[in-house]
Amino acid sequence: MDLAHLNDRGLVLVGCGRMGGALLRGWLGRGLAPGAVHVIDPNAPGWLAARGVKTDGPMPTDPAVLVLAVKPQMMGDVLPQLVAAGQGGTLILSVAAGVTLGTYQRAFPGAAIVRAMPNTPAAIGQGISAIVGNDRAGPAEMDLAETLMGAVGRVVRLEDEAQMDAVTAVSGSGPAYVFHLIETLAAAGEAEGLPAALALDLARATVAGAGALAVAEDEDPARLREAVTSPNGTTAAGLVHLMDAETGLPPLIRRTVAAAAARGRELGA
Ligand SMILES: NC(=O)C1=CN([C@@H]2O[C@H](COP(=O)(O)OP(=O)(O)OC[C@H]3O[C@@H](n4cnc5c(N)ncnc54)[C@H](O)[C@@H]3O)[C@@H](O)[C@H]2O)C=CC1
Ligand SMILES: O=C(O)[C@@H]1CCC=N1
Repeated sequence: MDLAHLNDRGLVLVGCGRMGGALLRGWLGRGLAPGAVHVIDPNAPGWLAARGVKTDGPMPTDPAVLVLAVKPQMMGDVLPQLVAAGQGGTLILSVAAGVTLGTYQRAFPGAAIVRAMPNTPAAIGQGISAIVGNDRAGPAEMDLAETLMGAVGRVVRLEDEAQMDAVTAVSGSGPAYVFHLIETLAAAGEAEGLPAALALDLARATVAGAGALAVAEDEDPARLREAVTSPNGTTAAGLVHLMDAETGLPPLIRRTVAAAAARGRELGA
C-alpha cells in the first residue's frame, strides 16, 4: 500500500542504521516523499541528504509516525528528548528488541504505540515482522503499522506482547543463525578437501535454494528433509549426527533460542 498519505504530517525516524535504513528505503520506495522524512541520528548516512531527507533543523512536533530504531540500550537517553514529537495523534512505532510497550507508554502517555520485530532480509524486501500494539493502537493504527512494516516484507500480528521475546529469538535473530549455518557448512566442506571459494558457493546456494523451496512448497519441512534422505544413503549418515537428541541441532537450537529470548527479557526489564 502507498505511503503518500503520510506526506502532509511526515515521519520522524530516530536511528538510521541497518534496520532504520532498510525500513526507510522501503518506505521511500512506497511513495513516502524524502522531504516528509526527518531523521535523527548523530551518524546519519550520507545518502539521506542526497535523497532530500531532512537530517537537521527543527523536528516536526506532530508527525504522523515517530519510528524508534536505536539500540535498546540507547532508549533511556533518547526517549526524553522525543516527548514533544509524540503528542497528539502521532503513532509511535519501535523496532527495538526487548523494550516494552510499558516503557514507551511512560514516555508517551496516551499515545498509540506499536512494537515491531523485523529482520535483516528487510533490506531486500524479504523480511518478516511481527507487530503488537497497546490498547490505544486501534484498527487504523495497527493497519498503518502493518503497512509500514509491510514495505520490507511480510507482517504477522501477535495476540500478546509476551510473545515478542520468542519472536525476536526466532525471526529477529534468526538470520544470524542461518548465516552461521552457511559459515559452518562451508568450513566443513573445506575440511573435506574443497577449495574455500567453492565450499562457500555451495553452502550459500544450498541454504538459499532450500529456503526458497521450503517457502515455495509450503509443506512440512520434515517432508522436504525426507525427500532428500535416501535409505542408508549419504544424507541419512549425516543426519545421524545433526538430529541427535543429545548432541545435535535440536538441543543446540533450543539453547540458542532460549538464550536470545532471555536476553530480550533482560533488555526489557
Ligand atoms: N539488526 C537487526 O537484525 C535487527 C535490529 N532490530 C532493532 O533495531 C534497532 C537498531 O538496530 P540496528 O539498526 O541493527 O543498529 P545500528 O547500530 O545499525 O543502528 C543504530 C543507529 O542509531 C544511531 N544512534 C545512536 N545513538 C543515537 C541517538 N542518541 N539518537 C539517534 N540515533 C542514534 C546510530 O548512529 C545508528 O545509525 C535495535 O533496537 C535492534 O534491537 C530489530 C530487528 C532486527
Ligand atoms: O541482536 C539484537 O539484539 C537485534 C534484535 C534482533 C536482531 N538483532
